[in-house]
Amino acid sequence: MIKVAVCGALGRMGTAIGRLVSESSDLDLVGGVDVKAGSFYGVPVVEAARLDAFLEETKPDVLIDFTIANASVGNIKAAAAHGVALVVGTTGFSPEQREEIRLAVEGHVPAVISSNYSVGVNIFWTLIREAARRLPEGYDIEVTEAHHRYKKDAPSGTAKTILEILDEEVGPRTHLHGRQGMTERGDEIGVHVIRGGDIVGDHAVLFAGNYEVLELSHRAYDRAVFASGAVRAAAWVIGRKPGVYGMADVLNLS
Ligand SMILES: NC(=O)C1=CN([C@@H]2O[C@H](COP(=O)(O)OP(=O)(O)OC[C@H]3O[C@@H](n4cnc5c(N)ncnc54)[C@H](O)[C@@H]3O)[C@@H](O)[C@H]2O)C=CC1
Ligand SMILES: O=C(O)C1=N[C@H](C(=O)O)C[C@H](O)C1
Repeated sequence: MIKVAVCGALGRMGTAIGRLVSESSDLDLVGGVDVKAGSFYGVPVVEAARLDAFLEETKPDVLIDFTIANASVGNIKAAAAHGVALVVGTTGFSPEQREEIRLAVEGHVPAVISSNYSVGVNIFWTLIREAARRLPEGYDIEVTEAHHRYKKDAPSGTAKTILEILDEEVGPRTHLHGRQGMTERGDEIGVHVIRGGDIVGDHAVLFAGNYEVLELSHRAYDRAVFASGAVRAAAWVIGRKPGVYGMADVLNLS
């Protein structure tokens, strides 16, 4: 049995992941960590300040982290120091935090880190790369994302990954976040963020040329798509060489 612990256990994603792990016959949910102590799916949730002692006591094989960027960096460092493999879904990291994470992980533990664990989005990213690579010059590009009212980071991690892919294929170009007033289009990529209600996660990329528009989009209807991908990654990451992996590695897409 693979021993799994969840950081952010009482959050939207932590709850969805905890349920899947507790229902799995191959995985053993050993506990959770959150800002306040509690319980989920019959196991204790300890408060964040007790993370080190929790890892020492429960000795998980893998820690799944869906928290918030400022907390996640410390959680990743703690797991790496205890030799615990990682699955990280938290988004909103600064470039400096990403580097801190890389240094904490490389040479120490295997870690799957992805801004989106859904199978559909991982295929969507490959389609965006393909379209950006094949379309001739002259197509204007706009990226749109929409999420629920409680999402803290913007643009979404998935949208940032889309921008990285576009920069690799057609750029780098300026990323222009919204437009207002007298604007003249240049070769920037427009980025548009919508927040409202309980939208689970929508992303779209528009390639607009003369007399035609190519639009690629993905819509998540339930957090189960992210949770099942994260749980799949948790089973996959055990026994891998130390280093940073993506969901494309888990899905064998690269
Ligand atoms: N990669 C992916 O596929 C997905 C990523 N996400 C990302 O996951 C993160 C969490 O999203 P939600 O679950 O919707 O947020 P949420 O706000 O519902 O849950 C986050 C939880 O983390 C807890 N937390 C904060 N600091 C902590 C610490 N130091 N230690 C342990 N727990 C701590 C909070 O109390 C909260 O319960 C966000 O960054 C979001 O963008 C969300 C969905 C899918
Ligand atoms: O916060 C969310 O909800 C989501 N966050 C991820 C992101 O920032 O891309 C993935 C998904 O879109 C849901």
